[in-house]
Amino acid sequence: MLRAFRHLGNAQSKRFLATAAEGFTNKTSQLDRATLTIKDGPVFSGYSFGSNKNVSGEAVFTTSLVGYPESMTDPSYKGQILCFTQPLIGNYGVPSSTKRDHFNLLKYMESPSVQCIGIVVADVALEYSHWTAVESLQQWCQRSGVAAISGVDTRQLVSYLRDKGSSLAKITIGEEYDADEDAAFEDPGSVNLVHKVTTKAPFHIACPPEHSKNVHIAVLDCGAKENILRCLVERGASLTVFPYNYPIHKIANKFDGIFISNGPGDPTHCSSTVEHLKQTIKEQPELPIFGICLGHQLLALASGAKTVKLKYGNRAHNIPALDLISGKCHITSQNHGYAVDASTLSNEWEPYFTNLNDLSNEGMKHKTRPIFSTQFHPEAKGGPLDTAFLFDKFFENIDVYRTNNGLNLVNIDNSLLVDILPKERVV
Ligand SMILES: NC(=O)CC[C@H](N)C(=O)O
Repeated sequence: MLRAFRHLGNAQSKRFLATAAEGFTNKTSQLDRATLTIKDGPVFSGYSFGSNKNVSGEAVFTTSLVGYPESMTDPSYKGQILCFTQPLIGNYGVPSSTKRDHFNLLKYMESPSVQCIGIVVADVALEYSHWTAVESLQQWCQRSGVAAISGVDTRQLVSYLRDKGSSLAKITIGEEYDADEDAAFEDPGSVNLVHKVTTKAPFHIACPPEHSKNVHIAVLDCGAKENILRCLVERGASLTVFPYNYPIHKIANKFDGIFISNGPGDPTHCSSTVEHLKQTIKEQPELPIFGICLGHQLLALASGAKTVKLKYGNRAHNIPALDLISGKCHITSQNHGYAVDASTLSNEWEPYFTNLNDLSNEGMKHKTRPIFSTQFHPEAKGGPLDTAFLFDKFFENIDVYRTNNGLNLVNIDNSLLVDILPKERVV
């Protein structure tokens, strides 16, 4: 028996071992051994199919059936060990990480590199088949420095995480790992992860003339997914993407709208963004603002509300969210561990959507101004597009703003921004 399991006393823990050992009849048995250790919790034996490196982070799970390339490159997963409950992962391989579309945005990935530090699967497909695939999940993890363990009873793991909550964990590679030897578990929640994934300098994404509605949106990049940028550009906007802590209130009046992106970690780490948003809301009463996920949480903090950490979060592509305005239920894509406490919203704001699984808040809107935000991901990637209409709503708000103000923001003088417009994303 591996030393990693010597301290497991109860019958349930022994079952993890049995499942891991019995399930392997294919090529995975040729892989190195690996161990997933949950802090103060169970230890799972499996096989390494990723980078030969030990990692530590927060173990979370997603119940999405597809979309592992998109999830793994979503910057909101920075520092996390992501467990897939879909039992077979890797069967359609991995598409190009560099191919770009006609907007010059990454065609298949949500950022240029893998963002989670490790993945956990029940069964990895080492063989793959898909017309977009250029490599296997194994090859991708290995060249990206991502730890990956297969052969874990993910039902047991997720039962544990649902019961005890998201937990710190380690993936260690090698035959004889003693889980007690190295007691340190890194807690990604204790650092400002947004600082690691935001662009280091502003950059511009020009909307191609055939799409352009001459709308110019400022994006606060807390770790923006590529498809969020695409959803804005394909509707006719050029974007200037700013670091998350850029004093956006100082130039907000030069834009048709402000967008606040998704991003990793605890929203309370981004206090400078919250302050800047507070100022923007105070100084630009008519300016349209839209936030997604972390963007929603930051907007809520700026409005005076509070956020809370959920026990194990919501990570899935089929979560029902009730639209409190229309009464419709939308199926939504989600990836978050924190949520806005709707009971702390001030009088000027109202909840917009409610999660019908756990009744947590899924969005808010200002009662009289063109400002709203959602906890779920209307841009999907992966997931359903039921709520993509919210991007249209943002553009409708922008139309009204431009009409009411009689402003020709169309021909914004870019020379004003010239000192803040390097050409490329700098991360
Ligand atoms: N996808 C996101 O933007 C996640 C937001 C935040 N980091 C959370 O976990 O709640």
